Amino acid sequence: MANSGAEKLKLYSYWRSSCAHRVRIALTLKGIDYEYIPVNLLKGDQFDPDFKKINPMGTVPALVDGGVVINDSFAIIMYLDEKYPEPPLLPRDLHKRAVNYQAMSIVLSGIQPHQNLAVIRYIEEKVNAEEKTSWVNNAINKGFTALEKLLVSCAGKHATGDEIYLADLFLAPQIHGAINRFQINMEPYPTLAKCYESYNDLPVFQNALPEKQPDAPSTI
Ligand SMILES: N[C@@H](CCC(=O)N[C@@H](CS)C(=O)NCC(=O)O)C(=O)O
Repeated sequence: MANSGAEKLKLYSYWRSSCAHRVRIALTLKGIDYEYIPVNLLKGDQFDPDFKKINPMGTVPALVDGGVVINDSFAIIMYLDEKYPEPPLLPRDLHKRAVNYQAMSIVLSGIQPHQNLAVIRYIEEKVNAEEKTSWVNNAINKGFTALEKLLVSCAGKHATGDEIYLADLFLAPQIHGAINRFQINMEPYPTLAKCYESYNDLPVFQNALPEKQPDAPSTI
């Protein structure tokens, strides 16, 4: 373990959260032992005053490393990458590095905020369930179209070659949720679908899957 002997890191997570899923992959990839603390988003644990002292935004993931508290999956992942540099999450090649940032950003700000629980609940309550589905599908398909174009010429087994980098930590959870939660057809996105197949072969991705988490329901 990369952090053997030190106090265990604490990860506030929810089994189905794609944002927490990204961090779980990073922790596993870097061989970091951590304590999993479930925050049940459906029951509203994210609004609990004690949790909001940790993350005033009322979202997961949150990471506690001794006296250091970090919120937001991107900030957490970069913190982990700097504290535990092996294996690196950014390639040396500047172009590839920029592609990783771009793919990360499409998922972080172009897709996930549109499918977030608070947003889809709001649309369902104020409009209807049909509008919710079309809103989410539109955001995912728009983002996947851009990602497919971005990655088609540089993907290998994974998003920017055969190594696992930042983009993969964002893509794997996003594609998993798109398929299993939102029933998105991946046929128009062959590069993304191929990367997803490769992720599914690797224990580091398998162990971070929502259904493998301690707070996942026994039947999904
Ligand atoms: N940019 C933040 C977004 C965090 C976020 O939206 N998390 C979702 C789960 S993926 C959440 O906790 N939602 C709670 C809610 O909508 O009430 C990150 O990447 O960590």
